[in-house]
Amino acid sequence: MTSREASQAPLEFGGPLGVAALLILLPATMFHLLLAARSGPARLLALPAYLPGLEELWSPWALLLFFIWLGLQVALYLLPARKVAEGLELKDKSRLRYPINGFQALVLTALLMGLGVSVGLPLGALPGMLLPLAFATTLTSFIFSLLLYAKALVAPASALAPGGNSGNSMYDFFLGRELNPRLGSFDFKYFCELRPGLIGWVFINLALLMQEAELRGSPSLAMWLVNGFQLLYVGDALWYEESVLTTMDIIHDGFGFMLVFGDLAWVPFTYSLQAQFLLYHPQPLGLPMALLICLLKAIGYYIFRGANSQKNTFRKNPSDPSVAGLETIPTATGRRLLVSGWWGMVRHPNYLGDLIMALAWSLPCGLSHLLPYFYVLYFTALLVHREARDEQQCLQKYGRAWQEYCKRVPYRIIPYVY
Ligand SMILES: NC(=O)C1=CN([C@@H]2O[C@H](COP(=O)(O)OP(=O)(O)OC[C@H]3O[C@@H](n4cnc5c(N)ncnc54)[C@H](OP(=O)(O)O)[C@@H]3O)[C@@H](O)[C@H]2O)C=CC1
Ligand SMILES: CC(C)=CCC[C@@H](C)[C@H]1CC=C2C3=C(CC[C@@]21C)[C@@]1(C)CC[C@H](O)C(C)(C)[C@@H]1CC3
Repeated sequence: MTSREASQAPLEFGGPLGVAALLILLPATMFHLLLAARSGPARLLALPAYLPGLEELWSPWALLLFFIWLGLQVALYLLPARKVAEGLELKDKSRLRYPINGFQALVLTALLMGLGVSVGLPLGALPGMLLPLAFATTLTSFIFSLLLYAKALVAPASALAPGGNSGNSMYDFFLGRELNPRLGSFDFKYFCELRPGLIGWVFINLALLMQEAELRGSPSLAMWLVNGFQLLYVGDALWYEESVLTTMDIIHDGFGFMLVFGDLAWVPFTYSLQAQFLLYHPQPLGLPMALLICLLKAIGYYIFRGANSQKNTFRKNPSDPSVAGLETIPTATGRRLLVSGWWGMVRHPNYLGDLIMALAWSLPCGLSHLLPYFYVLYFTALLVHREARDEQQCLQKYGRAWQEYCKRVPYRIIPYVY
């Protein structure tokens, strides 16, 4: 295939029609959730009581704030890193290098915010700006994805992603044509996946907590739990930043609207839904229930971290003492597949842990509304779909060895259920 020929990869997400629908549905869902969280009935499955006018959505100050935030995160990304990691081997046999300083960026952002708040930065005013901020971010995501699409037109064939080069412009715009678009050594996809949106999510949550304290005298136990759980998730992602280099997003998916919008807009504005809901709909939560929810979160995290670390250690160094004793299946590629330990329990133990944690994030919001459970529902759908995409890719990569693995480990995500 030359760089200008369309790839033969099967179309995903329902092809051009499916992605056309998603281009509208994803931003529409995000705005629906933002509006529903602040509305009295807070209904997930009802049309919004009103549609906001352009004057409520568009604010040059929100755009400016978003760019200041992006600028800060770019500056922190460019600071000297404690380590520079190499990614997996690319089609042209080269490996890209990535700075590992995400956790440092989180800590420095927290210090700067703390300093800002101590000199009067009104962080508690952020919840009132979520709508125009989400609008500015969505607009930027569309423009940025167009620029990435244009950049990919002059990229060499070896730089293109397997999936986003169908020849249909809308489909390729959505999936992303180039695998690792870079400006010099600045990697757009790696930066966006872990920095502005993920760190932004934590500070939106914190702003909601501060606003609740202002309104009600102190933050509620439910708000503390949601903030603590999600901070742990983001802190973990940045502490183990290197392991993102082996995720499907980095090694397989191009950088197009799906990931640009997902990273910059969807993550901060929809993943903070529980905290948004709690600000407008305070929920009573007793200590025994809070402890049970913490236990659920701890179980989820134990599985998620255990499974991800086991696979990452095994991929980096199969003779590491912590994984050397595990049973494996050899494959024709020379790589082996784990069939005992976490990866012998189900084929995607990390998804199981992630889903349990998702439930623990929503339970502090009580059972009176479906809205705060949106994340659990969306995430189940995303992981089931992702699991099917990954299995397809593994079958292609490993052939009979993967079939053997599926026979030995028959359940995908939940033991004896699915
Ligand atoms: N919060 C969120 O919104 C989201 C979170 N996530 C989380 O991100 C994390 C990464 O997910 P994702 O990138 O989808 O996939 P995984 O980290 O599960 O990686 C899948 C890859 O692991 C390797 N693998 C699979 N089975 C085995 C085995 N038995 N032994 C050794 N290697 C194996 C294969 O790659 P190879 O053999 O080439 O190494 C496979 O392609 C997960 O924890 C997931 O829950 C994901 C999406 C969204
Ligand atoms: C609906 C929509 C716009 C879909 C795009 C999906 C993205 C939101 C997600 C795809 C994979 C992701 C990952 C994380 C966040 C969500 C997205 C970008 C992640 C960074 C969250 C933290 C985890 O620890 C992680 C590093 C494993 C994870 C990687 C995948």
